[in-house]
Amino acid sequence: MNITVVGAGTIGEAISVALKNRGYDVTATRRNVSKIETLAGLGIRVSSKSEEAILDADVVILSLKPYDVLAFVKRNARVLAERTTISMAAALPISAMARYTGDGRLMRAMTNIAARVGGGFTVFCAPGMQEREKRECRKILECFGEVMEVEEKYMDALTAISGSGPAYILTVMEAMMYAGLKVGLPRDLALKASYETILGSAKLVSESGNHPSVLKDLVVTPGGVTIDAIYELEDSGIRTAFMRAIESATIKSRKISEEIASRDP
Ligand SMILES: NC(=O)C1=CN([C@@H]2O[C@H](COP(=O)(O)OP(=O)(O)OC[C@H]3O[C@@H](n4cnc5c(N)ncnc54)[C@H](OP(=O)(O)O)[C@@H]3O)[C@@H](O)[C@H]2O)C=CC1
Ligand SMILES: O=C(O)[C@@H]1CCC=N1
Repeated sequence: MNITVVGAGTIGEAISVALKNRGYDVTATRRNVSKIETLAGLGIRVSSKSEEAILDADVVILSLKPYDVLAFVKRNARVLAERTTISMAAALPISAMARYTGDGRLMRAMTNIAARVGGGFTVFCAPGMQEREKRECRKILECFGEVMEVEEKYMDALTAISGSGPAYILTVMEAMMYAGLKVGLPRDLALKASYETILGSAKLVSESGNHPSVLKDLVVTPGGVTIDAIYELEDSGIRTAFMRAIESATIKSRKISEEIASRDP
């Protein structure tokens, strides 16, 4: 199966590599092709001619900025209407693209940067697509990690939690690492202790099926060390900071969505 990834920037490059690693025939495009020359060494075809590169594709993945995806869909509506098309863009509703192509072969997906190492979480919706074609797309998305079908009304909130999420967790990781430096740990040890702990905590939730608050409670020894840290975190308003952050990103996604829907590229 030939897959063309249009807009091989940060996420497009990551998913091109993930797809190639799973044996798909991949073409990656962007205008400044010199920036993706290393992909050629991995056996990925690179091109600056996106319009031509989609002609040979069975599946087209659009990883341009949201408004650019819509403009690309409009310019190439006839070709895309005859191919499976997966938009990876935040905030771009299926209905906006379907104005030009119809929704029969259209999927909207949201992944995250962990797709680069097969550890992504990808959600998708494709209300007009046949089940068989949806299964093919699901297999493609599984190259990036875990996959779930969701209703489109949840996409903005999921973009804010799992699409943007690595940025929050990596901020937490960085903060823990710097805290390690403050209390006298060597840099490498502070980083390893931080990321192994985040990795292990996620694994604990995933494998035990327990709620995070139950597991957290197990760590807090009465009169021990952890409770002093928890006291400081609660005092700093860490939970409301996360809630405000994710709500704010959700609102931003909805706002972009409304703006896009009201414009004709
Ligand atoms: N970054 C992330 O973690 C995630 C991003 N997304 C979504 O992915 C999309 C891309 O985001 P991101 O990768 O961060 O952004 P980037 O800016 O890194 O990537 C966009 C790429 O599109 C290329 N491009 C622009 N116009 C064209 C064109 N006409 N034809 C071909 N290529 C073009 C640009 O390269 P050039 O200028 O050389 O053409 C650029 O590299 C967005 O819609 C975003 O919402 C989704 C999930 C996670
Ligand atoms: O910041 C953004 O808009 C994109 C969507 C999710 C992650 N990055």
